Amino acid sequence: MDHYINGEWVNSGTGTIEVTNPATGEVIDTVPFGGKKEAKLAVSAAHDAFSGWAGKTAAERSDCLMRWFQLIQKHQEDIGEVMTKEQGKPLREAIGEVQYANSFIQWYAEEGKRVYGDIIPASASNKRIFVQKQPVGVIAAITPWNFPAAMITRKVAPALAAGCTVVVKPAEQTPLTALKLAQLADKAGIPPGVFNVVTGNASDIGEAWLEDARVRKITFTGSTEVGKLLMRGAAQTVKKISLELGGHAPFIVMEDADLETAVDQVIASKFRNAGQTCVCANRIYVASDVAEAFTEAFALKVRELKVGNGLEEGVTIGPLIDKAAVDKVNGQIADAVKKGGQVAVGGHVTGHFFEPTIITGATDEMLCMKEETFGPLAPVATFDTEEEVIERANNTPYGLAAYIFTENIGRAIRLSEKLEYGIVGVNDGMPSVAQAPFGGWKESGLGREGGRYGIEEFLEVKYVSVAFK
Ligand SMILES: NC(=O)C1=CN([C@@H]2O[C@H](COP(=O)(O)OP(=O)(O)OC[C@H]3O[C@@H](n4cnc5c(N)ncnc54)[C@H](OP(=O)(O)O)[C@@H]3O)[C@@H](O)[C@H]2O)C=CC1
Ligand SMILES: O=C(O)CCCC(=O)O
Repeated sequence: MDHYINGEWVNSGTGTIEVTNPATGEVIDTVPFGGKKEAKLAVSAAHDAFSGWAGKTAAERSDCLMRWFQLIQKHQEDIGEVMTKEQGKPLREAIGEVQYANSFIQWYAEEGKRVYGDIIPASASNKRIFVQKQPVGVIAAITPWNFPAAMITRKVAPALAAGCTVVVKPAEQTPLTALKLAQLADKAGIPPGVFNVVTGNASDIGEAWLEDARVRKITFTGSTEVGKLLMRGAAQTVKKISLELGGHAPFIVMEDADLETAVDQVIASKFRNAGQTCVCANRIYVASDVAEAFTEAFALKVRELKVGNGLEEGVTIGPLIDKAAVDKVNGQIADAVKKGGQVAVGGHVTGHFFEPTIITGATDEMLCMKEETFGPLAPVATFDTEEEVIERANNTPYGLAAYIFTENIGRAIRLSEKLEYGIVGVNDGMPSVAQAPFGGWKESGLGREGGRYGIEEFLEVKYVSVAFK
């Protein structure tokens, strides 16, 4: 497949990237290895298309988004299959992601109609102050491989609804899902230049966009390291920036928790996408009194998970994305064992297929309790008091998602207010939805995606002070 720029499929012959299936190692397709030239071409297209798109009514933009939504809904199974082949997640989960991704398009098709301003009482009787919101301009979106569709639509849908135009660079491992979305955007009648996709050399494309003053905002999901680099680069032309970076979610089970719910939810949170999710439970803290009962029930359910090629029926955990991901999980297990942890379940790997693994006797000195794992490893530690667990949960540079399981409402409110995280799930391991403001505190990021907060990221505020006679 080729770049999608200005409503056309473009390939300037600069080499190719092979897209491989992480389950089989087979090359499934190629995409162009674009660089600065293609990146700039896409910005020119988005810049030229901006005034026409921003000048449409919100209802007209909504109609385009709704046509895109309907086409994605119709093709959800084909897109899901492409996603499973390039990313590895089980087909049912991949189709679920397409639906989740599409929910952002549907939600923002509506929300774009509610970009309201204000009238502020003036300081003189012959003056009026009107506040209005206008689209930021050309947006550059750089997205990761773990959610090849949702991380695009969560950025592109609010941007387009607000009247911005967008250039996207998907991850090199998962460009096909992005290009499939572009095909459908084209079919939906989203005008040329409004939505563009460029594949290729990440640092060259990133640099081209960072130094281009026509790009008014960078929105990124990925590693904290690259997020910091983009933040520094955005300073050159003082661009706006939104960052969704790493997480290290604590999953806290109090002694009064409903253990069955806690076990079901930790499975859903920890092993979704084989643990390659920034909101995944990364470290599990269980009250000492219920640790044995929790761990036994958890281990029983983990043994039922089926690892394999995501296209096979009944598979619940696909392969990890690449060898580096496998090595990272292996390294964390070795470190945990060296520091006294026990492998209660799993621990083996074949190729990219990593067995879901539980480590008991985890301590805060272990790497898995300090660093994002991005794999199916669940370390279980114990604690004795509320104060202790909150202190341990907050003792990290990350602040994306945290989870608390308790049947005591007062405790739930108290603890959720003390957690230094942008998202807290109370008895809920899967809190992400289109209408909620997803985002992190501390080094987990800047800005919010989703809900009415998410569209504000793509709007400039202007006030007009009118004096009259
Ligand atoms: N918050 C999250 O959801 C995610 C977190 N991560 C974390 O990051 C770790 C590493 O994953 P990885 O895929 O390497 O994440 P990266 O941050 O490297 O990749 C995310 C996106 O950024 C692009 N990118 C990489 N380098 C640059 C650059 N210099 N300028 C502009 N864009 C760039 C990538 O392009 P390309 O693919 O072409 O290199 C990709 O599109 C994971 O193990 C996990 O811990 C990873 C993905 C998502
Ligand atoms: O950044 C990620 O890992 C994707 C978040 C998935 C979600 O929206 O829950």
